[in-house]
Amino acid sequence: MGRVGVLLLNLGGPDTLEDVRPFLYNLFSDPEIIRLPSPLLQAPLAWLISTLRAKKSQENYQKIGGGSPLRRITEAQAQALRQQLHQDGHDVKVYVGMRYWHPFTDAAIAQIKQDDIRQLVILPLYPQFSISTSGSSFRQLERMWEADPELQKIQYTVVPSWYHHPGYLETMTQLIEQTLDQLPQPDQAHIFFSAHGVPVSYVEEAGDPYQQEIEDCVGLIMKKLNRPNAHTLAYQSRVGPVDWLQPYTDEEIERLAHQGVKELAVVPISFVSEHIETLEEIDMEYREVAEEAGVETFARVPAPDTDPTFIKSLADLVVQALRDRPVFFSDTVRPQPNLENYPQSPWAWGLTPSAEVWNGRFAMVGFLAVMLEALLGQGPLHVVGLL
Ligand SMILES: C=CC1=C(C)c2cc3[nH]c(cc4nc(cc5[nH]c(cc1n2)c(C)c5CCC(=O)O)C(CCC(=O)O)=C4C)c(C)c3C=C
Ligand SMILES: [Fe+2]
Ligand SMILES: [Fe+2]
Repeated sequence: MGRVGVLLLNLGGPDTLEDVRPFLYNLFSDPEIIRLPSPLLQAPLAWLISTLRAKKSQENYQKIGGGSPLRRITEAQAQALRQQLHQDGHDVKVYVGMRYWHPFTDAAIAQIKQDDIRQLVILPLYPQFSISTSGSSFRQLERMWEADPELQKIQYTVVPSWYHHPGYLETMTQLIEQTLDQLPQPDQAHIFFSAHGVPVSYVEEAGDPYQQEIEDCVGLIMKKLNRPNAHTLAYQSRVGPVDWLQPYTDEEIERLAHQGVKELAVVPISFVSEHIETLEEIDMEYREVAEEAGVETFARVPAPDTDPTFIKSLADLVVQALRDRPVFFSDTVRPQPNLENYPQSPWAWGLTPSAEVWNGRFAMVGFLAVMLEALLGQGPLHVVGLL
């Protein structure tokens, strides 16, 4: 067996406020996040949305200390995983590849080549699979593999999702128990699972297993927890004018509060590190929603970060993947080609008259949006919810 490596995949987040706009540009340039009728529109629209969304997004990053903690936490997870694997007798190098910000996936792949890695486990730090997260990174890696004969010499395997791993379920259960046990009435608290949302079209048209995996994951955690508490699952962080998975976290919190729920323990379920959507969205925005609606105790279960039980479960996943039959990019779920995750109208592909018309319309919409935003500080993208 040659040199062995692990590539941890994650989304990435802006390290500073100056990074916010280019980070958003990278995110909205990804057709797995917003797919437009023509690839030609991707870059101009990504530029437009990132430019107009940057201010609001920067304000949110400012509230959590001026940047995302994602890089620091993911690098700490990688270091802890390396130590755990070494302790268990496995000489393995661990790399971090982010999708939209530093350290980028292509930099990690360049290092993997330089280190002459022969066997590689590709492990996304998303417990549940979505075509918008793990799937997007797998597609990016697949393109790199197709283009590079040197990479094709590496024996790789991917772990598409691992929410059912006993060590992960144990980690989540312990973290929930610790939070509940600090509350005035541990058995009365409502356990509120908040998952990152995706547009409904991902699940219903593109075949994304994300919703199913989230629901299974919540069921497995509640079974293992074996406590009498009531629980709810809702989806947070929707972006843009299309329908996202429901119920929405803010509306569900209000509904429960109006039913008389006084204690909430919120569990972020689709991500394993603290980030803007736990530290700002849940801890600040949803806390305010809850308190205004009459919730008296609002507790938040921490993300696993470098919890030792969690790191052991990652190490176990790596060892298991090295033993099992390899899983290739082509074995993972990919979006149906007709995925629509942006409002669409009748369309014909190619340099057709309809393409001309739509390019012209988008250019005009973009121009008007910028002018309105510049003049009024409020553009049409606010109205449709993209900003
Ligand atoms: C499992 C987790 C995630 C899914 C699914 C997901 C889908 C998804 N996200 C957007 C748009 C945005 N996401 C943003 C930040 C962000 N998203 C995730 C995770 C998932 N996204 C994380 C961990 C982060 C933040 C990282 C950090 O900086 O701490 C942002 C930028 C922040 C903001 O301006 O609100 C956007 C925009 C879409 C459209 C989508 C599915 C299609
Ligand atoms: Fe996101
Ligand atoms: Fe968000």
